[in-house]
Parts: sequence; structure tokens; C-alpha cells
Amino acid sequence: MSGLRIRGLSAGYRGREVVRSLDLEGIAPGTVTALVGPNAAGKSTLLRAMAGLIPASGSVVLDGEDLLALDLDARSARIGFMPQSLPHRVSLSVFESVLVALKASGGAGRMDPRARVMAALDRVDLGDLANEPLDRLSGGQRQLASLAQAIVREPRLLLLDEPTSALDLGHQFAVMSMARSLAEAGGIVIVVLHDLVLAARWADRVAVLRRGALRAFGPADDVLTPEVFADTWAVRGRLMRSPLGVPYLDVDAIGRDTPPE
Ligand SMILES: Nc1ncnc2c1ncn2[C@@H]1O[C@H](COP(=O)(O)OP(=O)(O)OP(=O)(O)O)[C@@H](O)[C@H]1O
Repeated sequence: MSGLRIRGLSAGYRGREVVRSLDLEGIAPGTVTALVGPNAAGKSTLLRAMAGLIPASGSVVLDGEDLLALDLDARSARIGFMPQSLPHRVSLSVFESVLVALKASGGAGRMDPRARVMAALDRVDLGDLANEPLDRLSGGQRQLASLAQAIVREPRLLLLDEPTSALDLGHQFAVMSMARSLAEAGGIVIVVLHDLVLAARWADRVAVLRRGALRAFGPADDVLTPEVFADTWAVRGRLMRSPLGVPYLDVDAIGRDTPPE
């Protein structure tokens, strides 16, 4: 019963279906799943539907409970969601913004809320900026603050929408390794990434979304095949590994032909 199972999920905007009857099963606790796919494939829409931010039909079953049937409070107690775009002109300090996220959806639990906020900020390397106004941070720092808001309640299911897009190399590494350690503590992490090397390096499984449907799901080396590069991203490419197993991409042309063996 534990784990995540999505069946027949459809979601979209004003009558336009973007995610189409999507099935994604067998996401186990303790794992990181990278959600990848071209622009406008529906990755953010899928996360928003799971987080309850847009209407959706179908089922999203977490540990035997259908999240779509829960009210927003109950759902947000189980899910941490880090959106792709961050709100501007928020007149809160970094600390206050994470405290608000902690207190929204049912309070802070038994531990001192201020200690929990500081622990989340330290985890994303923002402890020194706790009192800084949010709108004075750099883009990458704001992304880290948004991540702290998503993890502060230690949710069972963490949904991260392009969490590394504005981050330098060191912080990319730190965020992905934090995603791994949150999963290793028993949670489930689903992370939208455009960087397929990061996906192959850090995720247990890669889910490829194409035109609102699941194109492939499995370990990166099984999923990121020349055929998938060709029909999903319209490039000739393949996932390679160095002798030490470090992944890299070999992309050499635009076009739907698969590369010669
Ligand atoms: N708020 C919205 N209202 C109407 N249509 C939207 C909205 N958000 C997204 N869409 C449309 O839904 C489709 C999927 O968008 P979505 O943001 O889910 O794709 P994505 O895979 O996350 O893309 P990207 O990699 O570019 O971020 C696009 O055609 C987009 O125009």
C-alpha cells in the first residue's frame, strides 16, 4: 500500500486538457523520480494537479489514500510543493516566509516552530539570510527560500518544479543531494528537471513526459535511449557514462533520426 500510484490523471486549463489520462505506478518510498520532457509537455501541470492547485480527475494514491479526494489542508499536510516561478514583491523576511509555510495547513507540530524554520533554512544554506527581505534576494537565493518553504513540514511527498534552474553548480549539487537525503528518510521526491545529466546522476527513476502522456519510466540508462531522444526532444542523442559511471550526454544533431550504432 505504501508508495505513490497515479492512474488516469487528466488535468488542464479552461477546458483544455494538458495531462491526458496519465498512469504512473510503482513509485516507492525512499526514491527520487526525475520528471523530464520538452517544454510544454505538461510537467508543471502534472505537479500542480498532484498538489491540488488545479482541478484534476483520476487518482493520485499516496500510501493507500487518494490525494484528490482530500481537502486542501489534508493534502498540503502530506505534500510539499516548490513551484517553478516564485512570487515577486512579497513583503516578508526569508524567515517569515518559511514560518508562514509551516503554519499554513495545520500548524507546526510539537517542535518549536522557530527551530524548525531555522533548521530548514540552514539545510538550504540560507541561515545567514533569515532576516533579509525576500524580495532582496538573488534569483538563486529566492529559489532556495522556496525550497525551504516546501521542506519545512518534512512532507511525505515532495514535488519540486525545476529547483535548480537558477542555481550555481555547488548549490545544484547541494539541492539534489538534499532531495536524495529527504527520500532516504522515507519520503518520495518528484523533481522536474531539464538537465538530463542531473536526472541520471541523482534520480532512481526517470519519467519522460511527452504531450501530456508518459513516454517512458524507469532507470535513466533504460529510459534515455536514442529513440526517446529522437521522438521526445527531436535531437540525436544518447546517455553515456564515463568509466567511473558518471553520466554525460552525447547530443550531436537536431533531428529525429537516431544515431548510427
Ligand atoms: N495557467 C495556465 N493557463 C493556461 N494554460 C497553461 C497554464 N499553464 C500552462 N499552460 C499550458 O499548458 C501546457 C503545458 O504547460 P506546462 O507548464 O505544464 O509544461 P512544462 O512541461 O512544465 O513546460 P516547461 O518545461 O516549458 O516549463 C502549455 O501548452 C502551456 O501553455
